[in-house]
Amino acid sequence: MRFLTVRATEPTAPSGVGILLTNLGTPEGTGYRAVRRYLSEFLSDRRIIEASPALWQPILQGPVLALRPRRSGAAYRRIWHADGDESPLRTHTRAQARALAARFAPDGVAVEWGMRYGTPAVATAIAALLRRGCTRILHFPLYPQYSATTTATANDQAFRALMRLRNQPAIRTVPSFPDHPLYIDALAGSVRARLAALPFAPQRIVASFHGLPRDYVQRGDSYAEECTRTLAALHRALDLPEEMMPLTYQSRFGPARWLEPYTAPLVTALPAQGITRVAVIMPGFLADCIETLDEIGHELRDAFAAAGGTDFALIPCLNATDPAIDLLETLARQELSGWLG
Ligand SMILES: C=CC1=C(C)c2cc3[nH]c(cc4nc(cc5[nH]c(cc1n2)c(C)c5CCC(=O)O)C(CCC(=O)O)=C4C)c(C)c3C=C
Ligand SMILES: [Fe+2]
Ligand SMILES: [Fe+2]
Repeated sequence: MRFLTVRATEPTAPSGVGILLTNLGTPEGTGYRAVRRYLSEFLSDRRIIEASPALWQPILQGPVLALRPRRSGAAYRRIWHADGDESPLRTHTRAQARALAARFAPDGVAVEWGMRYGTPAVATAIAALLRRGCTRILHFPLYPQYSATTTATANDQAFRALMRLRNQPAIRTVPSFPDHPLYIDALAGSVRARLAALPFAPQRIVASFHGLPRDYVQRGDSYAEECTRTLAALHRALDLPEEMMPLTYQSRFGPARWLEPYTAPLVTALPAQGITRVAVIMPGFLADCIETLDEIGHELRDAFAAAGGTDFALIPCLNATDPAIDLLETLARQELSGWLG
């Protein structure tokens, strides 16, 4: 059958409105096969790797997927949630969706969550909303800063699912929110509370964002500009000079130049300048994941100590804390204007 018909067989959304939270995705397990399957889907996305598939696929299916799943699998094993046997990104995304669902239950709005790569697939989550009786869907990519490699590909995947439907719901998408006051307040509140609880006073609070190939930004991706806006707003909210909270980019992949300065070289050079106590905040991630917990929480922590650093603190992401859910609820209600009440 060319087009699917999904009927409202389990009507639990009296308003007819549904919210779909979409995150990046994560492997189902930490073994070679599960990580390979995840990375193969992720790194085959043409929004992620813009090179021609004729050139890229032999490299991906050859050396990259022969080696990377072992290295990444070992990193996932270091952060894996034993209770639930799952990746932290999955645990936090589900918790955010459940908390948001509780906020919207009185409005008769259904909330589901999906992953751009892996499961639950965006198409499965949309089908669940349709079965629950939704005829209008608000698609909410969980990225504070826009990038074609994250926000746009998440939206693409939702539209791709709609392309298969005989009866399409109406759809709206939530824009990025790099300097929304509630987002900045939530980050500032979390930094203040975590710093107050530390047994040492950091000499620097390094802000580390996920990186992006530099040429994607040169071709017009607004990601770097949005990261700069987030950090400028955070400097103002915390009344900190720029040099006290520098902007850096982590998670470089492949040989090309990515956005700079890179986090690890900047942080490991600090002890030689007499800066041996640091905290790291990661305002490009709404939920803790391999990039925050392992790349920063393990690899960077160890590298900083090896370079002579004495104290290192990782400030957790907002995850499913009340300020994070307040933010998601406010953004969703703003975009639902005219659809509710
Ligand atoms: C060319 C490769 C990549 C681009 C471009 C990229 C952009 C990008 N990614 C995030 C957020 C996350 N990335 C995560 C993991 C991750 N990212 C890449 C590569 C690119 N990301 C890889 C290969 C991986 C997998 C882990 C590894 O093998 O190193 C994650 C965490 C996933 C998890 O399971 O925990 C997040 C979140 C952003 C915001 C972004 C562009 C701005
Ligand atoms: Fe990434
Ligand atoms: Fe990484």
